Amino acid sequence: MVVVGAGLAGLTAARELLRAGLEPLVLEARDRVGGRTLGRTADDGTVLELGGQWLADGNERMGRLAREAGATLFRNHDEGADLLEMSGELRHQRGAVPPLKPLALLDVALARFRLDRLVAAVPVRTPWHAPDAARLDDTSIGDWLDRHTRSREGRALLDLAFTTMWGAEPHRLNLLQALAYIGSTGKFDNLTTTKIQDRITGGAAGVARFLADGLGERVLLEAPVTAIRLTAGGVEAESAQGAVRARRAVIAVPPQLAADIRFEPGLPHDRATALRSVPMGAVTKVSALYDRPFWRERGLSGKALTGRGPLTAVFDNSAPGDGSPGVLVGFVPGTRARELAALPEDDRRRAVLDSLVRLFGPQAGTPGLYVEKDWAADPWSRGGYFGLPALGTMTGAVRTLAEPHGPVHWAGSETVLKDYGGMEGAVTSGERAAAEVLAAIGEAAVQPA
Ligand SMILES: Cc1cc2nc3c(=O)[nH]c(=O)nc-3n(C[C@H](O)[C@H](O)[C@H](O)COP(=O)(O)OP(=O)(O)OC[C@H]3O[C@@H](n4cnc5c(N)ncnc54)[C@H](O)[C@@H]3O)c2cc1C
Repeated sequence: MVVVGAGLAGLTAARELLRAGLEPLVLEARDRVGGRTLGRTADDGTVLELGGQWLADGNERMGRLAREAGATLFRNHDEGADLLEMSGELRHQRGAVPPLKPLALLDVALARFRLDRLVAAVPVRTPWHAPDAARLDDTSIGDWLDRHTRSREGRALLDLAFTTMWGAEPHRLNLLQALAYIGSTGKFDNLTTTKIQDRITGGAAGVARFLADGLGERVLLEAPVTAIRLTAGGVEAESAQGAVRARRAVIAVPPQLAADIRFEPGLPHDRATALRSVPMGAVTKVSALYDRPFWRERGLSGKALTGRGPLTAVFDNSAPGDGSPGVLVGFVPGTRARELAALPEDDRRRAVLDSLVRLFGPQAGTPGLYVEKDWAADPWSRGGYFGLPALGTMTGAVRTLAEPHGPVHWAGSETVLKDYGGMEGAVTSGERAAAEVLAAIGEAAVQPA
């Protein structure tokens, strides 16, 4: 069996195949495993998370894997006041109610209520069965907000929230996808609470390394797959390290990257269209390391949302316990990420640290270590956090993303709807693809010769 991609999805699929007594070989383009999970270890041993990090309430598969890997889960730090920088003011938020002007507050509350009502009518795993699915699919979140918000400030806050959580501006976001995504966590408010609940000691990439260790030499690095040929005996995968023949293949790379793999014969029209219909969002994730979480001393949680940019959201990402050393993690999503990327390195750093200083004071301007990761510039992800189905594609081609194509199976966090685009979804997809392979092989075995 050949598995393309050593992210959580591919590694999980390979592990399941190995457990079932098969011999998987994972071909990975990069010189490391983990894909969109990535940590950078500072000199003092602190792991700075640069990719996927939070587990949501109910992400049991990832929780189990993390524990198997010897890690533990800990709650995200959120004691103290949150900050909201809006309309040129820095406001403090204690509790769940955002510090907005009354009209804006009402606007946001109504929009959330209406969204949750729509969410309740969308089946998470089969959103195309929702009443009015085609219309929702053709509508962007931006269009919906245009119709359902009245106040400038309320709209600005919702724009910020969507852009930060999806990695693209609302006019690019498919409403049907967004409703299923919100439904996966229960309701809109959970996106900023139970969706970002737990972290993994040592960093999420440790889980990928643990899975890869269990596979040993069955993971081949620096082996980008350029072609998949369907042969009489199954498949042939061509990579920079030569051709590999196998009975079946699991492609566990984001759709946008899978679209660049040459299929011989070519993929059916729908499938090829599906792969091209899910371009990645854009995000730059930054981490700043300080000797201690000084913002906590001022009663701040470290959580902030800012409309001024380039950062839109910041969180306390310190280690558990007293939080020393202190870490602030920030996100620059969508167009802001592209604009930031156009600047020279020093200017990028200054722009981000200026945001942190505005929010948390001068101490934030001199971190001991500052790191940034522009996911859109990474050729083996081409963006983040996940793929964003284009308008009108969820009820059409994108529906078929997880369907096998002969001996080729598909995994990756974009091939599931429950926990779409997240680490849990990646693991679920790997398990599903492995189960499909096993079922197909079992069927083949009982067929008459
Ligand atoms: C900044 C950021 C923050 C995030 N935060 C969270 C979070 O807090 N919680 C959460 O649950 N999720 C989060 N995510 C999303 C989560 O990280 C991903 O959904 C998940 O890791 C995807 O796993 P995957 O295996 O499906 O894909 P990937 O991790 O993308 O793995 C695909 C692998 O395939 C390889 N590859 C690509 N093309 C080829 C090729 N042609 N040949 C061979 N190999 C190839 C890639 O190098 C990669 O290793 C975040 C993502 C980003 C970028």
